[in-house]
Amino acid sequence: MFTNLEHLGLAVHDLDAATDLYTKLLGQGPYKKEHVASEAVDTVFFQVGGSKIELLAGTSPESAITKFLEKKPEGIHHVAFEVADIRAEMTRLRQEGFTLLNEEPKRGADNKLVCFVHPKSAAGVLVELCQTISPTTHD
Ligand SMILES: CC[C@H](C(=O)O)C(=O)SCCNC(=O)CCNC(=O)[C@H](O)C(C)(C)COP(=O)(O)OP(=O)(O)OC[C@H]1O[C@@H](n2cnc3c(N)ncnc32)[C@H](O)[C@@H]1OP(=O)(O)O
Ligand SMILES: [Co+2]
Repeated sequence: MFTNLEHLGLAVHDLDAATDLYTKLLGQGPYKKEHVASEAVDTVFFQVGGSKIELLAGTSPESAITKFLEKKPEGIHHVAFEVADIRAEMTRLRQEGFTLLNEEPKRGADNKLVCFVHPKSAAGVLVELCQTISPTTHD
């Protein structure tokens, strides 16, 4: 079950400039800046009520964000939903015919296990599933 719209991921060229802009826009600064080596991204998180904004900049030519920005303008890159049990949701989505981009959940940013649904199977939207990692969560 999807329990919350966890974050909107925004692809940006200049993370510092985008962080300044969103600090002015939201009237508050970010609560976290995090490098995710496995995705070759730097991320900056803002809490906005029950949801978050995640700014993302690629840190290598192979980064999904770098590749995205080679073809598309800055803007919404993905939408992330919170799930209680990411493995159960992955099984359910496969049974529903969605194309998942990873076999197993992987460690994402902000203390989450994540996986992605291919935009081609989600009406053109890259969808991320996030499960908060707790002391009892196994990767
Ligand atoms: C995990 C850390 C952090 C977190 O919150 O925890 C993150 O969110 S990291 C976010 C960055 N990582 C990812 O996005 C991983 C999943 N993404 C991928 O595997 C690729 O980006 C993929 C498969 C979505 C696209 O790969 P690639 O760019 O190499 O393929 P194409 O350019 O050929 O695209 C294929 C097709 O999809 C369309 N496309 C690509 N990206 C997006 C997007 N973000 N939203 C919507 N559509 C997208 C692209 O336009 C192509 O469509 P076509 O009609 O053929 O042009
Ligand atoms: Co994300």
